[in-house]
Amino acid sequence: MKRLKYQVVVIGGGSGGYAAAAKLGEYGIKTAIVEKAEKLGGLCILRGCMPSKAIIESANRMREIRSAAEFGIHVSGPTISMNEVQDRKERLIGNFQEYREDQLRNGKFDLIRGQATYRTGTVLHVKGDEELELECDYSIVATGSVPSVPEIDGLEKIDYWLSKDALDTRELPEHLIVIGGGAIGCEMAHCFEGLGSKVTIVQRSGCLLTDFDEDIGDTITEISKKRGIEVCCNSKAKSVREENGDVLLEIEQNGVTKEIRGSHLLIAAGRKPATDGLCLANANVETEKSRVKTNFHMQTSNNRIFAIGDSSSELPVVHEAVIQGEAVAKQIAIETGVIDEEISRSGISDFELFGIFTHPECARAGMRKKEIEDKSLDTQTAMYCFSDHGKSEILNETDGFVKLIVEKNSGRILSASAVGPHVIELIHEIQVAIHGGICIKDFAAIPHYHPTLAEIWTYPAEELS
Ligand SMILES: Cc1cc2nc3c(=O)[nH]c(=O)nc-3n(C[C@H](O)[C@H](O)[C@H](O)COP(=O)(O)OP(=O)(O)OC[C@H]3O[C@@H](n4cnc5c(N)ncnc54)[C@H](O)[C@@H]3O)c2cc1C
Ligand SMILES: NC(=O)c1ccc[n+]([C@@H]2O[C@H](COP(=O)([O-])OP(=O)(O)OC[C@H]3O[C@@H](n4cnc5c(N)ncnc54)[C@H](O)[C@@H]3O)[C@@H](O)[C@H]2O)c1
Repeated sequence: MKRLKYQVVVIGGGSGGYAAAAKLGEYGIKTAIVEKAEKLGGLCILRGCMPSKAIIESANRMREIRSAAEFGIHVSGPTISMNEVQDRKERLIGNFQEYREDQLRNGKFDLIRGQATYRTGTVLHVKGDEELELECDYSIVATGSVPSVPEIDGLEKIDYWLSKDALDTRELPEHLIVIGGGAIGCEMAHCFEGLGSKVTIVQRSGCLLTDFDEDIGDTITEISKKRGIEVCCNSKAKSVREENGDVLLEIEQNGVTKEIRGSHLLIAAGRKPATDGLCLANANVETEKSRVKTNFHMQTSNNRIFAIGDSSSELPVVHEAVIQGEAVAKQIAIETGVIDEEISRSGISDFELFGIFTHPECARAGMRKKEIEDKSLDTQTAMYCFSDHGKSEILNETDGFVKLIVEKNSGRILSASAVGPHVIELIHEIQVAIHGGICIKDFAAIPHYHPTLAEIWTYPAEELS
């Protein structure tokens, strides 16, 4: 069997793996990426962020056309062609994928196609067109995640969708039942509601989007209901069966059993790190519920092996995977003496950024509520509703609010969260302020143009300064 030697082997050529290998290549460190998928590009481009946002954009346009009468424009019967929605999505994804494929094939690193498995901490076996053994000083696990499918009686006997199927459909479901009210569940529910489907969300918790503060979760739950989405919280899916082409889902809601009939079922009950089959134990790498355990420097229990992105991250989103990939590359460059710097890494968790592309959107930046509580910080909070905001009224987008939390004496901005129009764009203003260490008084003094959505931040900021 051919044996090749590298300084670093990166397992997985998605957003995180590519970012790490590209940086390692720039540093002149001999690196290989091993990628097992037939199609190059990773989750974000092929089955995640980009296809979902392309289709969500069609849903948003449909929603705008439906509400055109509010603006004095009368449109009769807009119709939707799912074939054309999909053709547009595939055109876009094709371009992104081609670009990434070129970056992977022509980067300053080797691309090896095949499935990697650890033999030891420094030897990997690759099963592809040819079998290889790779010897390496360091390796990076960047293998991403896979859907987690809950145990529901009868599920294995019916055709159900995972997010990739929902993103590829050329048929508009008449009634889509979504199990899970997290990131994927909410985005897909709002997307299909916008496109014209009836939608029901079955969510285990008391509100949707539990990764946000409760006030955001409660508000998006209310808005979803107002939009006509049926939301069943505190609900456990018990069994499912097919009848005359319909899906019949039995749920238990607050101790009461009820049945929901729909045309399609989407499982969006979370994702789990893709670490099965890597044989991490052979490399003395510890995992917890398939997540690779890492320290603050993304180092695993074997200090020559790192893990980044969805395989290890608490916040499985793209920018985290990229930041982590680049940070690990830099750390290896320092450890191998390629660059002469102290190893340091600012607390990425202090600057968390998360956005959900529902309609309206949800976003947060800065510390989570739990982190603020754990640090026993003395805080002050102020919020402002879009219903009292001129530009929102002009846009006819008055649902939701923005909220700022600051430290009492210093005025340090700790966190911002929002649900409302274009808040994923708007949250970046606070992200910049947090990163730049701008205190609330200085932030409130920054002129904002009128009338804009962005000026909504000035109201809670003034109250807190
Ligand atoms: C529907 C959906 C929508 C999303 N929307 C957003 C969004 O709007 N914004 C956002 O920030 N995030 C979003 N995400 C999350 C985002 O896509 C992921 O966090 C990100 O793509 C993870 O990147 P990664 O590099 O960790 O993993 P991936 O991109 O999954 O890459 C892992 C790669 O490793 C390869 N691999 C796995 N095992 C092996 C092995 N043993 N040998 C060789 N290769 C292997 C896989 O084939 C894969 O190509 C979304 C996710 C989904 C599912
Ligand atoms: N805009 C974005 O950044 C974006 C968009 C989509 C996905 N993602 C990423 O993808 C990951 C996976 O998304 P997801 O929505 O699958 O997971 P999630 O963890 O965000 O949400 C899953 C939800 O399903 C619920 N659930 C689990 N089992 C259930 C059951 N049996 N019955 C009813 N409800 C159940 C959970 O309570 C949870 O609220 C997210 O962590 C996120 O980081 C990000």
